[in-house]
Amino acid sequence: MSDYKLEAAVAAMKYIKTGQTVGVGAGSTIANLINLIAAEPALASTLTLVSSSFTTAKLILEKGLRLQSANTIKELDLYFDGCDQFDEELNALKSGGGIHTTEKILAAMAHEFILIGDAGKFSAQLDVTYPLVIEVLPNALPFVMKHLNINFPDASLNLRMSSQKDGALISDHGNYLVDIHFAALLPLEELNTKIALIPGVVAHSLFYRMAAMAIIAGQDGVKILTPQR
Ligand SMILES: O=C(CO)[C@H](O)[C@H](O)COP(=O)(O)O
Repeated sequence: MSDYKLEAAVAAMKYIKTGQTVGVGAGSTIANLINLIAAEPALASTLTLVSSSFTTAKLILEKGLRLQSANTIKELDLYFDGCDQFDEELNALKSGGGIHTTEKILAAMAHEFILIGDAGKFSAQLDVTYPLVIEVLPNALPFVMKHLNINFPDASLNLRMSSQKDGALISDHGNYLVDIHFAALLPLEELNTKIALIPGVVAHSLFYRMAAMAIIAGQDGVKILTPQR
């Protein structure tokens, strides 16, 4: 059986050049990419890796690769990340991991933000299969919830709860995460700004017009997609 996530990671390797500072996100496609980098010591020894993910950072260190903290740099040559779903404009929903705030910072820091994954992530238009996630400052939670309800009366809001302890899940930045399930998505530009403008919102998980390229692998082979706008 084909391993599309591995095929996408193999194709992504071609974009990494000697001496670059490369950001990497989360997920199994990214784990494949780290393994491939580690398998090329001549290249790997020249790279500096930065990750938005605790799990990926751990793998980078286990592989003996150079890891630098995001808080010591202001730009990346490349940032690779997976997503839950992306569309033909390469707008992406990145909801699963709850780490979209740092993912977004690294994506914005990069000269090129490249989505990688299997072709199943593509949908001509984003739909409501996945929730949109909002990182919220704890002391603004009731206010943000109120404004989300006013702006999106048909949506359902859920504070993400911890499965390992009593109470709310706390993000890497000490904040809450609110999942919004929409009955239908609003135009993405409107969604992007409406949520971001509520005071107390740190970041939401819609990556609107940020990606420069997507590398996806599926039954038809590996495809390199650029934004269709
Ligand atoms: O968006 C993400 C986390 O928020 C991940 O990048 C996404 O879930 C990756 O998945 P995969 O395991 O298919 O590479």
